[in-house]
Amino acid sequence: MTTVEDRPLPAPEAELEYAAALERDAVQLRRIVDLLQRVDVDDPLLLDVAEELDALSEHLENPVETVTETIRNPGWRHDPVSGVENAIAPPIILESQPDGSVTAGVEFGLPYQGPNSFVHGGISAMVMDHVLSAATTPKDGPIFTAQLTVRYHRPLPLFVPLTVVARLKEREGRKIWATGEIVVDGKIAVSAEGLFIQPRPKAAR
Ligand SMILES: CCCCCCCCCCCCCCCC(=O)SCCNC(=O)CCNC(=O)[C@H](O)C(C)(C)COP(=O)(O)OP(=O)(O)OC[C@H]1O[C@@H](n2cnc3c(N)ncnc32)[C@H](O)[C@@H]1OP(=O)(O)O
Repeated sequence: MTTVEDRPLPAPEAELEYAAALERDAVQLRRIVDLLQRVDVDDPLLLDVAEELDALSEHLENPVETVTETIRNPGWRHDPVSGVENAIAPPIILESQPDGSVTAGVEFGLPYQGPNSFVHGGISAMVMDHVLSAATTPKDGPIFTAQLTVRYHRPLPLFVPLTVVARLKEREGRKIWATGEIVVDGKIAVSAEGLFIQPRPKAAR
């Protein structure tokens, strides 16, 4: 399988510039996704937009060798929740707090709607999974979600700033439990508990 890492790397200064450009590209893509939720379905412009998007995709596909099945070391700029270079990420920006907890601020728009005017429950679960695992992630390797229990206390509104908080609860060998909440207007809308496991080393499996 070919990966992004098999391509030659740009010079370090160019790499920074490309990373900034990729971040801006992701912002514009998110904007397009948002606008496509709002446009009138019978707007004739939609046909032109399809042509233009098609041309853009062609433009991107041509110079890129058809390689990218996986990204071996994606780093957090690529991930689907907080990845600023990944247009499908909201993105939510994580912050470590001095007490060891992890917090994040986020505001969801129309692309994340489930029930009318509220955030899709699967999106809330995704956010909880991510922020809880960030609160547990040991520095010495990957961690996998083994169990995630999500409780929906009240609907999570769109277009409102939300606060996400997560903290480590308990650790027993390779097993780590974490809890967290999504809070809106000072009230808990979603709470979650997760069990995260550091996988056995390959040789021991
Ligand atoms: C500001 C900060 C910036 C930080 C910087 C950003 C960081 C941003 C982080 C985001 C990070 C992305 C977070 C994505 C997180 C995913 O999305 S992970 C993907 C979803 N999860 C999976 O695919 C996991 C699939 N399952 C597996 O791979 C394996 O089952 C596991 C979970 C690795 C465990 O396998 P294993 O190591 O072989 O486990 P095993 O030795 O059999 O069991 C160990 C123990 O765990 C228990 N156990 C195992 N599985 C389970 C289970 N499912 N339920 C309950 N107990 C279990 C066993 O009973 C055993 O218990 P004990 O007998 O020791 O008491």
